[in-house]
Amino acid sequence: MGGGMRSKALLLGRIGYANDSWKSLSSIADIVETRARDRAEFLEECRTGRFDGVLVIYRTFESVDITGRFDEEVVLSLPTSVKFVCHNGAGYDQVDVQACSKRGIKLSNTPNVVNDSTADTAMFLILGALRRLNVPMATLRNGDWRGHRQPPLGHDPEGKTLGILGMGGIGRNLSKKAEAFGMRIIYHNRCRLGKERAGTAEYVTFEDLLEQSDIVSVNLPLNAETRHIISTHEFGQMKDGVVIVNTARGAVIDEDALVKALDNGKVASAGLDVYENEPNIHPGLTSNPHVLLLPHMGTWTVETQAAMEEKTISNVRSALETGALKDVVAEQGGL
Ligand SMILES: O=CC(=O)O
Repeated sequence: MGGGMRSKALLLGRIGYANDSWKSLSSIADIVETRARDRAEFLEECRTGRFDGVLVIYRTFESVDITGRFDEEVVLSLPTSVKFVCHNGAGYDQVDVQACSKRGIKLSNTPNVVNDSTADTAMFLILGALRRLNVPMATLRNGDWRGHRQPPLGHDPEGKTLGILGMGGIGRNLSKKAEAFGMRIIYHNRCRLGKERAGTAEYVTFEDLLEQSDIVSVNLPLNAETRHIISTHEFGQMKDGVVIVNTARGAVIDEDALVKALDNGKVASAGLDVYENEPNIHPGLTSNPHVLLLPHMGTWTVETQAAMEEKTISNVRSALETGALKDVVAEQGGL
């Protein structure tokens, strides 16, 4: 932009599916890629001026393995030309939004396109944890068919109360799916939704959700307000034998407290896709046969990965062409 200079876009991470869309950006901007293998090298690369003139950054969830958290130190190391960061992911807890805002950098994420695959994963974990399928799946693979004792009997979703904590796009998608399984849906959200968006799901207070749910599904973003929102005190308010499902971010739940609640039987079973210290998992979870565990697979489908990349690229394109993002995060005034 300006003075006939071409804009630059920096790619942090890899494009796996939307390669044509990414390449088409080269008609409106020069693409720069990082050569850094770790955070120190990335910060050094910033200092050398290699990224000077970069207007917009495309970053992947996995790029955290190179740069570390996109925190204040990283943000302050960027050249002042950077005005936009387009994060490929719905959850953007890896990025310090406040640090971005202070520097006048706008951040986008990928809402909505993740809803189906993430809600499907939650449904899979709800059914699997209710039916306690992890136990017979393990005995069968150990060459022991149903084990030396009968596997534990599971429960039907029909008639059970599902408490959805966080009624954004994923929560609402899950609500519709769970309804088809005959579940009663209650939800808690910062703001109560209108009838049109809530459907048959009933709004309840946080305390009522904890007290009434047979299954609690966590569908909240991770931020300072939601970190450890479920801990020892909250487990204490839940029904005996409650099932916990988390497809959001591990640290929304206090993982130590969850392990204790599983060990003392308060929580009958859990279905987890996310953990507090990924890729490390609390040994109290991996050793517990009543816990169904996935390694952060919520959006891991061809369709969703492609859609997330396309959405991120469309934000990069919008930044380059119009000087504004389409999917600005909530903290910066997005929806
Ligand atoms: O975890 C996946 C995402 O935030 O999109």
